[in-house]
Amino acid sequence: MTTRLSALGTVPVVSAIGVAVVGAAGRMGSTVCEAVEAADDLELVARVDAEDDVAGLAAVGASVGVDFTVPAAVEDNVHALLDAGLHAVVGTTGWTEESLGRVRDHVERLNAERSDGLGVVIAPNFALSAVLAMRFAAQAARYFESAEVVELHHPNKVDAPSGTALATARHIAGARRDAGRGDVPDATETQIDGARGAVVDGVHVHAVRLRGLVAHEEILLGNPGEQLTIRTDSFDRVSFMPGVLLAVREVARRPGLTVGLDQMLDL
Ligand SMILES: NC(=O)C1=CN([C@@H]2O[C@H](COP(=O)(O)OP(=O)(O)OC[C@H]3O[C@@H](n4cnc5c(N)ncnc54)[C@H](O)[C@@H]3O)[C@@H](O)[C@H]2O)C=CC1
Ligand SMILES: O=C(O)C1=N[C@H](C(=O)O)C[C@H](O)C1
Repeated sequence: MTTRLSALGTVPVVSAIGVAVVGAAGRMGSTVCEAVEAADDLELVARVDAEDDVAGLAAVGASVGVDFTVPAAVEDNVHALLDAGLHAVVGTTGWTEESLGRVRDHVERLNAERSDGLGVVIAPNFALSAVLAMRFAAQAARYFESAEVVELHHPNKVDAPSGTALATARHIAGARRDAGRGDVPDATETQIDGARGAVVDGVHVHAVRLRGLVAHEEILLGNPGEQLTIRTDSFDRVSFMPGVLLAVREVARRPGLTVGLDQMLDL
């Protein structure tokens, strides 16, 4: 923080957080650039895309790197952002327990030698409706015999199932395990591979790709004679922006690795 003199005396001037967007030419990256430019307390200092180097980002005033790229590139990008001395906010999908573990180790190793710790926030979904849907699904899962997840996205999405659906299924599976629930009932013998979707920790996950969609998910929970449907719809990528900006503003206050926007909300 710097200070300046004014007619009222010395007042603190909070300098804007310098943000570099990695994947800036993409659907999400370009939306993040617009959101950062519209925020008074943030400054967009770099737009980075494939083939650009992140090593010099601190020198141009970046303290936070935001990554919306591709699953094949994201882990390397995060390690490179950390090596460049930046906090990282990451929405790109494709994470495994192993790749998360490598990032956790890396940031903790760097922080052991720094007075101000670096933070990494990785969230499969920054939209409030999706974060709440995941939370409600985990809360409800223990009470239902059956649970399935259907994710529906635009046909340009490169990965399936979505990172959100994977996280949702894992939360549901964890809640079922904690409640001592066994396998979901399913007597079906499939005639064609894939007919029952992918199975994630025992939970069936189905992926729809349809022109006109953005990002949607339905969680179906069934009992004899009743069904609970939890649905989240992102009709526009602006839905992700409040969550992304919250993480950009908070990441420096959270040294180490944070997984999930729910960790940053008072839910
Ligand atoms: N966490 C969340 O809330 C959300 C996550 N996503 C995820 O974000 C990712 C990006 O999605 P979209 O923007 O729709 O994809 P996109 O394909 O429109 O954009 C990806 C961008 O990354 C660039 N890129 C590729 N490799 C790169 C590299 N090594 N370094 C820098 N840039 C590179 C591409 O040139 C492109 O401009 C996906 O994994 C998607 O699932 C998408 C929406 C919301
Ligand atoms: O690719 C997308 O569009 C989205 N990706 C994320 C995911 O895979 O969960 C988040 C959201 O569903 C949009």
